[in-house]
Order: sequence, then structure tokens, then C-alpha cells
Amino acid sequence: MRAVLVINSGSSSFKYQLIDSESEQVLASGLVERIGDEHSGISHTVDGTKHQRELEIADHTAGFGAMMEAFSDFGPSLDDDPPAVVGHRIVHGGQRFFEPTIITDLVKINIEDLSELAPLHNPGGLQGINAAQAQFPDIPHVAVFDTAFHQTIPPAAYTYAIDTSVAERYRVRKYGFHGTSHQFVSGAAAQFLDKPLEDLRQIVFHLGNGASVTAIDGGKSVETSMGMTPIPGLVMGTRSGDVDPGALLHLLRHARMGVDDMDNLLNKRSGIFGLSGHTDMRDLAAAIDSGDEAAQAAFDVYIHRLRLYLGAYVSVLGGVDVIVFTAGVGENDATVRAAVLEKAQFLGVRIDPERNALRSHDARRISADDSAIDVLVVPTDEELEIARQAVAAIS
Ligand SMILES: Nc1ncnc2c1ncn2[C@@H]1O[C@H](COP(=O)(O)OP(=O)(O)O)[C@@H](O)[C@H]1O
Ligand SMILES: CC(=O)OP(=O)(O)O
Ligand SMILES: [Mg+2]
Repeated sequence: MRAVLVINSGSSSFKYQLIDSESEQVLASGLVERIGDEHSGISHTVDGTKHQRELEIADHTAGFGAMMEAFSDFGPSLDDDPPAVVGHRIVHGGQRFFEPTIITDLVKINIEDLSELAPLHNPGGLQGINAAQAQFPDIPHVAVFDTAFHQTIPPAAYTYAIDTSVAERYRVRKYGFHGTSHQFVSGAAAQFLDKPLEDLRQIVFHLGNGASVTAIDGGKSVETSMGMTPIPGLVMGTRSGDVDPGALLHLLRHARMGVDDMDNLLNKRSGIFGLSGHTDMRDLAAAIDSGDEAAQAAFDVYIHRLRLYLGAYVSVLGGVDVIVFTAGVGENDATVRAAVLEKAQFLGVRIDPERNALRSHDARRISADDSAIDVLVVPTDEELEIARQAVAAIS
């Protein structure tokens, strides 16, 4: 088995990694940012050196082309040593895909059909697949779905209480996202604690640009905060999280908004950006430090929502053994972690401020030794998980 090429097509980004399937060493990694923007660019890291290049990248097909150029200019050469398999992150697998799936024409038709449920994500994923298949026609390509891990969520949790015939016809239900991350992180948390995954009730906060929280019982997802689409739940960088659907009807009726305006509002002009003008949590923190009141208000809304879901998920699980933070904000922002758990002392949660403040790339415990519940920071690695699942799918 040679290397695995992993392609993670986001809504406006294209991340990739070349991973040695045996040692799990990252041979090269890269990021194409701001696809569709005139200031897009690529960074390609190999042997600890980051090569950056600015160029206009119109779509994910062009992103793939920029990646191939970076490999041939900076190495390692994929011509001399092509990957054994390509793993693709596909965001929406609907009710059709429960596990990593070798990509055939029929699978592609299904992914395309599911694009209407994830218009910001699935089309880019499909472009990535087509470009990669054209480049590497003789090796298997495997789709790993964000929704797959959440297939264990029971009907009581995934059903929306609307007319069943409408819901079924239009496939309206909760699917959940970031599943690859929640799966990886919950497994790594059990490993860190040296306890069987089957014995743990976990609440995992994936706080990146997109954010979701999942209740995981014995390694199985039983509830998650995103829904049919990646809009609901937590407050995100630019996505709203939960909003009264009646308020949206009100805007459609009275604010001269059309469907596309609404889409734009909820996906791009909401979240902490909509409240403060800052998308990045680091910028929000700097604004708060400089006395910006809107920034402080946005932070308060962000934290309140996290506390709300923590309480709800403790109740869904009938208690909790482990709380885990992951992704950009969850891994790096000690202030957010402390604020979320500030009122959780009634559960027996005790955070150790020094452990919480420690910066590290490794999994670590931030709860005090006398805490009734383990609180961990576990770095996510969606690409490694996709690589593992892609290898397993072809073995
Ligand atoms: N040192 C840090 N402190 C606080 N937040 C950070 C830090 N580093 C990154 N972040 C946050 O992480 C977010 C991105 O997380 P990431 O998991 O990379 O998101 P995505 O994969 O959704 O693009 C950024 O918006 C930023 O706010
Ligand atoms: C599904 C989803 O929200 O993904 P991301 O956070 O990468 O946008
Ligand atoms: Mg991410």
C-alpha cells in the first residue's frame, strides 16, 4: 500500500493531504483558500516548508489543478509515485450512504442528487471527485460522508415535527455533519483516557468556522446540533445556528427578501460575523479587548448557545462522563472553554485553569483531578480519519 491522497472540499476552500497509509505520516499538505474570490491562493507544505502562491482559483476543479502544480513544483512527485487511493470528504450522504463508499458513476449521480440538501458543499466535492478521477483514472476513489457517523441517531431525535408526508417527500429530517471529526475525536478521547469507548457518554464540541456539538453514547452518535443542512445549532463564524423559523417567514414576507437573500443571510451574514463584523474568533477576542461592545455581545450569544446545548445533551445522555473540545476554536481558545463550563459546576465539572491555559498540539485533560467529569481538548484530524476509512474501504 502506497500513500493516500485525501481531498477535503469545503464551501470555499480545498484542503488536501498526502498520507503514508502505514506510518500515517503526512507527506505533504495544502490549502486552497477563498475559491471564487480574486484573492485566492494556495499554500503547500512539504518537509516542514510552506510554499505559498497567489492566483485566481475560480472553482474546485481549478483548486485541484493548483494542487497538482504544487505537487509537481514542490514535491513529492505524484507522477513518479501516484497514490494508491484517493479519499474524498463529501458533506451530505443523505439517507443513502452510511459508510465509506467506492465511487462509481451511480454514486456520483447520488451525490449530485444530494446537492440540493447541501448546495454550498456537495457541488465542490463532486468537482473534486471528477478532477481527481480524470487525473488518476486507474486507482480507487472513496467518498467519506460527514453525515455517515450520525446514522445512529434515533428517529425521536432526527424527526422534525412537521407534516410527515411533506417531510418524507422532500427528505426533511436531521442528518448532522462533521461526523468524521466527531468520530475521530470521540475515539481518540477514549484512547487518551484508556477506557473502552463503549462505556463512555461523551459530549463533543467541534468549534471551527462551522461548529456543531454531538452527544455520543458508547461511540455512537445519538444527537447532534446541525440538521438537514449545516445551518442550525451553534452560533458559527458566518452561519446563524438556531433561529425561529417564524422569524424567517416574517423576513420573507415583509423584508423584500427572496430565497437567495435568505440563503446569503443565514450562511454568510450571520453568526459572530453578523453580530460583530468579525468572523475569526481571534479577531473577535482582540475587538473585545479594545472595548468593542458589539464584539462582547456576539461572544455572549456564542457562549450562551454552547451552554444551552451542553445542558440539553447531558439530559439526552442521562449524564455525561467526558466533555471534549476540538477544531480551531475548541483546541485553541481557553477563554471560550472556561466560559462554556463556568456554570457546569453543578455537574461536578472542575476546570484546572493552568491546564486549560496550556497550549499544545496533543490531546490533553483540562479538568482538575477532583473533577467528576473528564474535560479534554483533543485535536481533530478529519484527513487522517478519511485516509483510514478510504484504506479500509478498499482492503
Ligand atoms: N489561537 C486561536 N485562538 C482562538 N481561535 C482560534 C485560534 N486559532 C484558530 N482559531 C479559530 O478557529 C477557526 C477555524 O477553525 P477550523 O477548525 O480551522 O475551521 P474550518 O475547518 O471550519 O475552516 C477560526 O475562525 C478561528 O477563529
Ligand atoms: C458541514 C460543515 O459545516 O462543514 P464546514 O464546517 O467545513 O463548513
Ligand atoms: Mg473544519
